[in-house]
Amino acid sequence: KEKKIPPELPKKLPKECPALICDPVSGVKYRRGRLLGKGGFARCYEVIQTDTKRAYAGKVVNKLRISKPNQREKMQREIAVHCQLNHQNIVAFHHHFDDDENIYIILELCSQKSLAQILKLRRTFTEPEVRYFVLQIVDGLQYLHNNCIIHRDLKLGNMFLTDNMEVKIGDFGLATKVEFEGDRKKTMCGTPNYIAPEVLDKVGHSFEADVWAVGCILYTMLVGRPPFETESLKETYTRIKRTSYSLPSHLSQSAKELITEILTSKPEGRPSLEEITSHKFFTGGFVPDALSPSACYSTPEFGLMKVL
Ligand SMILES: CC[C@@H]1C(=O)N(C)c2cnc(-c3ccc[nH]3)nc2N1C1CCCC1
Repeated sequence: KEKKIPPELPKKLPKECPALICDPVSGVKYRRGRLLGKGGFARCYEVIQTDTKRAYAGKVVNKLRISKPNQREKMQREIAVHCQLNHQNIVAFHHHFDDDENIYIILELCSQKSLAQILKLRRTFTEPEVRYFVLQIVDGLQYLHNNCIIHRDLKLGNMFLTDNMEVKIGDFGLATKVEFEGDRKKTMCGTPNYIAPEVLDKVGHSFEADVWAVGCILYTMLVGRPPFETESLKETYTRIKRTSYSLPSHLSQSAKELITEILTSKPEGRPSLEEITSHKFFTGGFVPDALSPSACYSTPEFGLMKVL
């Protein structure tokens, strides 16, 4: 029996998906708009549903790019987890389908992009803005944890912002479902940005790994850089295991306290999400109930709003 020769990978993968994307099953059509960027194996576009005229963010993955079984399983897991979610601080999952060439995931369009891009423009956020953003992130995360889902890759680049500055947690590529009480995950394929000590030590991790990431997000928003960033990944991992990071003196006392409580190496020593939102950092300071899109570019003057 002659050896099956794998199909020759075409020298060049077709760059673009069709200008008109059709779901062969439902018949729903989307017009491909501007390229939003690349995310993992996906090329992402703004897409317009032809019948409703509604705009979405479409992730298009060429099937030849995820030829290995574990890549395909990862994609399937991302879809399986994300498609069941429904919360105002979780990116809405609109539709998914595939044709001969591609897999298509149609998601909520977040036209202010992500908190990572905004922080780059702003360098740091004010404490009221951090309270405003982090309370929404914790709301969305509480929903995930209540549904036994660990996100495992919480970072500013996965915190998407709609045009009215609402935060939506996205990218469930590393997410996993906790199957039973005490289920501790031992492995993870992919390296999260804000990786917790217990994940590095492979001693089993669970929801507390997401809480660690919230602490890193809080620090990064206030300080303007991640707590354990160094020039080498190895050095960064050493610092994470030792929880060695600096707390700039300009931070408020309550901010320093909360960061210190969260960035503790023992998972069981970290506060719950409930304890985080009832910490003095949140209860003892002004929380705007809305934020102007101008905050994407310049520091807001809350003083006036408080008076108004
Ligand atoms: C579609 C992938 C990803 C994403 O998951 N969402 C929800 C998203 C929403 N709006 C946007 C968006 C609207 C306007 C600019 N970007 N982008 C999103 N992204 C970006 C695209 C490129 C890398 C990650």
